[in-house]
Amino acid sequence: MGGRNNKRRQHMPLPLEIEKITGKATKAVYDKMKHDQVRSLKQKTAALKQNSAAKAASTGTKRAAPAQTQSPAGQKRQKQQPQSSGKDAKKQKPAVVAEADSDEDEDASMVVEDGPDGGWDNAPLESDSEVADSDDSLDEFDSANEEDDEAASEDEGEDDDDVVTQKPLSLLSDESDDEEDSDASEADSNDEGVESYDEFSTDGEDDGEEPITFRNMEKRSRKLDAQREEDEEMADMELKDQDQAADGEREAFELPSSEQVEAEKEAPLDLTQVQMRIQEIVRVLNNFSELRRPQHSRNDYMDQLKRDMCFYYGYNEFLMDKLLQLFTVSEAVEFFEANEVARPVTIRTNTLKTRRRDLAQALINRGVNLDPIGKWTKVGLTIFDSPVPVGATPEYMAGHYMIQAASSFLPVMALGPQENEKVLDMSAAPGGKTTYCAALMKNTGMMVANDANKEREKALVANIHRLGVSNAVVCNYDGREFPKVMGGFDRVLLDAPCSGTGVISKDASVKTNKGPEDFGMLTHLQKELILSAIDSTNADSATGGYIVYSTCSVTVDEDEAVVNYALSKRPNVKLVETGLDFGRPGFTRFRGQTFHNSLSLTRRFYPHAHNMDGFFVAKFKKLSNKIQVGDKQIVPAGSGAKLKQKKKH
Ligand SMILES: C[S@@+](CC[C@H](N)C(=O)[O-])C[C@H]1O[C@@H](n2cnc3c(N)ncnc32)[C@H](O)[C@@H]1O
Repeated sequence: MGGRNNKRRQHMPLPLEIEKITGKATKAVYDKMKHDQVRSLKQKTAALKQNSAAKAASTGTKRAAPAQTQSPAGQKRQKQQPQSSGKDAKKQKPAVVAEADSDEDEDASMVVEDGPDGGWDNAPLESDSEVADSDDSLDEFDSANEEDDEAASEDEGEDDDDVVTQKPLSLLSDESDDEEDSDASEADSNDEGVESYDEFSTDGEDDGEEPITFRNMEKRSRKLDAQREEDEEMADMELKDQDQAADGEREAFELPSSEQVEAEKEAPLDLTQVQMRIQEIVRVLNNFSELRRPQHSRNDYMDQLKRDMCFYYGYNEFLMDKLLQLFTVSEAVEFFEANEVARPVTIRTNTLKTRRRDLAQALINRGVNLDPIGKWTKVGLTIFDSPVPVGATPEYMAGHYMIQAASSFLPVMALGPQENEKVLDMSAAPGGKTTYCAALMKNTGMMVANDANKEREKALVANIHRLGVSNAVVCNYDGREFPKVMGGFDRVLLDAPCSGTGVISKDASVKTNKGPEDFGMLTHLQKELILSAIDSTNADSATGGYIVYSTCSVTVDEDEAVVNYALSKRPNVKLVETGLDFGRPGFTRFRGQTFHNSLSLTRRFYPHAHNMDGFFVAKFKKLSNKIQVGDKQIVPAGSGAKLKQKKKH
């Protein structure tokens, strides 16, 4: 049920918000997926109607507990796979990547075991060579997705002839890799000899229109958009009607009695019943005044919802509580559902060695099915499927790319390291962000890559070598000691050790492996590290003076609360825009806590909303190397100012 099994799962259909940040090719494919999604929604509603009577009767029915070997989340996951076939199915299939775990490493959650120092370092870690060797996942995938495979192999048959000449939609026609808006016009000048793009030509065949070419793509895309909007409107109306009709027909939903709750502890309901009850409770909570039973408070419904979600999705109560607080109940369900589905496999072009379009062409020549991640990055590619493990291609071995989660690009983009700067990555292993920084710095200046965990540093060093980074110094300190070791950095990245609640789809153990004490220790460490990062930065840097704090966790304790703490302890920094033009603003208020207003400048990313791992990014500007404490000015160790003072003496 951990990250490895996720390799088999299909991609989640994208919510509309994501379409804004994905390329056109991807969008058209997802149009179809959206269509499927609406259809499946309708089916679900119909099923709900059919089952409502049976369900009401069965709420108290005792059923055997699900077998231990197949967890509720695991069973449910199989049911949740989007249904589609043919070329769409091919696009949706997760890439066959033996190295998906190396991606996991990159932002892996740190398991608490040995206390504050060694505690966060136990996430599974594979060296490059292990990654390259493990190429058996293709078989694994084949047996798991027979239907899709048939469709895919048909497609592959069709594609075989084209493999070398087939162009990625918005890459090869795009000289500068920048404006996808210009795709159509550029394509016009580049499409000689390109008959059609296979992914789209089926549409043409299906509806009797001519196949899609680079020339007519824009027009066809607009037509699809209009059709999709119309379909969605109709589906929405139908759903509303069905809901209303169902509400009228349905017996009012009854919460189980306390006796039934006790009985269910011994003999839990089956998963379908629990899922139905979750849907019912969400429906009641969303229309509370009309659908509630007068004897029950909102808390009664919430308590049952938590119990059911813990059981159904496999979380401990502590974490379920924390995560539920972040969302409305409907959105919480979306979040938990998204955690059951693998994120798309993404890679980052190593611009020290190649360009994205060259890399894309090389991989396409190997039969890899890919697209740009979205407009927001010029170096990222999404891999839909691949006949070879993406961690074992010659291009991978030669360091032309890093397998890296899309979310993990974001803190580096926010940090914006410049050529000839002195940059610190305080928690760097296994090096996804360090190597990205080095690429942006074009191997100039100095990139200090630190991590407290020696084992993880092996992968850091291996990646630095593979990607041809030559400006890096690797060191092995506890980040909290860092300003005393070396300071005066132009920019510092603290990609902090965290609980990993943003990467549950990669590491399901996060659902149960932490309690209140672990969170207490973790947030304490994060607070100490963030002060260290600030103190290691030189406010007088001619080009920088910036600190980025990021986590792959979505809990407010590890994100806004840590940043707010830093603002209170270090009045010599302020939050600034991250420069990331998507993501949700950080909380300024949360369950009775009030944070500094500028916390709205921080950015939150969610699996269900952005189709990437859950992530948090905050960017500080250091204004002064001195801190005013009462009527005294203090210069914390590590800033450039202190070094200068020493030199003068
Ligand atoms: C989220 S991971 C970093 C991922 C990395 N930035 C990347 O992009 O590949 C957090 C890292 O913090 C390290 N760490 C834990 N405690 C630390 C400490 N006290 N000082 C420095 N690093 C620490 C862990 O070993 C782990 O590698």
